[in-house]
Amino acid sequence: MEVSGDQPILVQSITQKHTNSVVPPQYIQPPENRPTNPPTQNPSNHNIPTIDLTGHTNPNHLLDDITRACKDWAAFHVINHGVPVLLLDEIRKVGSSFFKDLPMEERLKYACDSSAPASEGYGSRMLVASDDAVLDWRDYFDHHTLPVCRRDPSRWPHSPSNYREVVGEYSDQMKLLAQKVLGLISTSLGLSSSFIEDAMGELYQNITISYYPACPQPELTLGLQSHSDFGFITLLIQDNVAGLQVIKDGEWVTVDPVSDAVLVILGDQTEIITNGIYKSCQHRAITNANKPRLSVATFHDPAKTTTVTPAFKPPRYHQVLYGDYVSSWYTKGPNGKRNIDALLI
Ligand SMILES: O=C(O)CCC(=O)C(=O)O
Ligand SMILES: [Fe+2]
Repeated sequence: MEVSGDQPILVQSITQKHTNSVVPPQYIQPPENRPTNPPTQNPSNHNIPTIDLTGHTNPNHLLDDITRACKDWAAFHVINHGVPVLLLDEIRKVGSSFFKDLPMEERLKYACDSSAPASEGYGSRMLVASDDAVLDWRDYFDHHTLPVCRRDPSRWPHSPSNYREVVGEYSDQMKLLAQKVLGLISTSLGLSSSFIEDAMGELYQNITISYYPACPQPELTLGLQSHSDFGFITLLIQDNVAGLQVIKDGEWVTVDPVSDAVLVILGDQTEIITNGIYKSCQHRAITNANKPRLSVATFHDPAKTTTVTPAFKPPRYHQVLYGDYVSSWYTKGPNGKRNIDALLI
């Protein structure tokens, strides 16, 4: 297909207007970044761990499982997490309705400011650092949810009618789960259970609903390029279409969707504060030719004025002012884990 004049800004604007069998050139990844590992090829021992948060009679066994999952995978599913499973379904449902049921002109009323990084609203280029960068085959809606002074539901979709209520409730529930998981991660390292939460200070939370339209050339594209998340932890749910991959022992492994589970993804600030005992998770999303895919990622970050410092000596990372870390991340683009690697001593 020809893309001339105005570049398409949203992937949905390409897929809804055209029924072409090729993707525009800006979305074609260089050969070394193209997906090579179709979802069906996961060896059976390559399943991301699932941790039952209520299923251990001995609390030390839970901490051992957390330690192993953080060290081996930097990501793990939690079940019996305390978040009502109906709420997981509801946020998937309202998110899907925004992307699938609303006409484009309605969706565009919520367009984010594409010149400002991580601005709230409907957009497509969150991780794109420069005009000549390869584009992700993804559209998203980003919500600023915490602290509550950042929360302005009037800027969130008004349709379906329960959208704003569901996102508000989801935000509160994810905060509780993030605190629970950060407590377990702290304790698993011999720190006080509130150590990471105290170091994080006031919690900044964003919820990004990502929508990956079916792609005519999945072998050439990525839904989301390889990156690690820059905050402390991300809590992610997906629909029943596989697409998320994490790096495990140098290979991309697909995370099979588990509808009632929440996936915990360790971010760069957790790598810094744990002095690299736990690394952040390198991940990406691939596309497929048949079905659109939806995920909901909830990010938990410190204030931009917070300095994050390794909790153990000797430090293996430079301490960092979080605001500087985020600005440099958006300026350079993710390119895998290069931003955190730059802090290594
Ligand atoms: O869609 C996914 O599964 C991944 C989303 C993600 O990694 C992100 O938004 O940072
Ligand atoms: Fe991510």
